[in-house]
Amino acid sequence: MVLHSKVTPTEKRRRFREALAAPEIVRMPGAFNPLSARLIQDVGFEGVYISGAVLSADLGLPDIGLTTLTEVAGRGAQIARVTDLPTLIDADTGFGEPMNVARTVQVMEDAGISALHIEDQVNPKRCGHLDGKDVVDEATALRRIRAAVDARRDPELVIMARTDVRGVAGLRAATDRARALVDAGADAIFPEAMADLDEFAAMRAAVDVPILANMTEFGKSPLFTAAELESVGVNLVIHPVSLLRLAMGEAERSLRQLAAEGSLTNAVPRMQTRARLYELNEYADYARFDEEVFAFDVPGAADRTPREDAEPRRREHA
Ligand SMILES: C[C@](O)(C(=O)O)[C@H](CC(=O)O)C(=O)O
Ligand SMILES: [Mg+2]
Repeated sequence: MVLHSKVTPTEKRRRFREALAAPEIVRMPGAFNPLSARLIQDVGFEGVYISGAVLSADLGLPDIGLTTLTEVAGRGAQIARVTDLPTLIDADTGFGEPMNVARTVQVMEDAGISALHIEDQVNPKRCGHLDGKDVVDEATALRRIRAAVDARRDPELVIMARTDVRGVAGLRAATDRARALVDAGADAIFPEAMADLDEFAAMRAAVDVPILANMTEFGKSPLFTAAELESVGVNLVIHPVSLLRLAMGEAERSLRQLAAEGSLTNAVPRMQTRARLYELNEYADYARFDEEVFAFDVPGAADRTPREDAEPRRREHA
C-alpha cells in the first residue's frame, strides 16, 4: 500500500454500495486511529467505522456534540487514506443547520470518506443509548437529509440517515420516521437503540434500503452475532467503540500492573510485538519503495543535468 491506499474514494464508495446490495452482512469495527484501521483490514473485515463517541473520548471529551466538523473530518481523512476499505463516518447531527449539513457532506467527500450518517437528534446530541435524548420534528429531520443529498457531488457517496426516534417515541414512530427519511433521499437507515431482533425485522420490512445494526456494548441493544443480524435482513453491522474499550481496558490493567510490580515484564506476552507493528505499518515495503526511487534511472537525464554539482542524494539503509 505504501504511503496511502491506492484505491480512489469513488472506487471505495462504489465497492461499499455493491457490498451493501449483496446478501452477506457488511462488518465494520470502529477504528480508534489509522493504525487500528490497518488492523481491521488485515484481519479481513469489509469496512471501517469512524465513531464520534471514539473521537470525543480520544480527546478526553464526553460525546455531547463538542467536536467540530474540522476535527471529525480531519480524523476521518487520516483513517480513510491508510485503508483500501470503505469508511463510514459518524457526522452526528451534521454540525448545524441544513446549510451546515450540506457543507459537512462536501468536506467528508474531500476527506475521502465513503459514507456518512446524519442523525435526527436535537443539538447538542448525546450517545444514542443514553436516556434523556431528544429528537427534532420530522420536517427538520427531512431537511437535513435533503440538504445532504443535494450537496453531494459524487453520486457514489452513501448518505445514511440515523433515527433516534425508537428510544424517544417507540418502534412504530421509528419505522414511520425511517420511511420518510428514505423518501427524502437517504440511501440507508441507521435505526438507533433497537431492543431486539424483531425490531430489526420490523425496520427491515418498513424500508427498502440497507439498514445498519449498532452493536455497541453497554447500550440498549443486546449483542447479536453477525449471522443473527443477517438472518433478519440487516445489511451492515458496526462495533463502534469496541476496539477503544478493549485497548483502554488493557491499558488500565497494565498500568496497574506497572504501578504494583515496577516493571511491565509480565505484560509483554500480551503486547503486540514490534515485528507485528512493523508489519502493519509496512516497514519493509517502505524500504523497498525507497530503494526503487533511488535506483530509478531516467534515460538521458544525466545529459540534461543543469548543474555539474547536482549529485543524487544518497540514503543509507539499515
Ligand atoms: C454509534 C455512536 O454514535 C458512535 O459515536 O460511535 C454511539 C456509540 C456509543 O456511544 O456507544 C451511539 O450513539 O450509539
Ligand atoms: Mg455518535
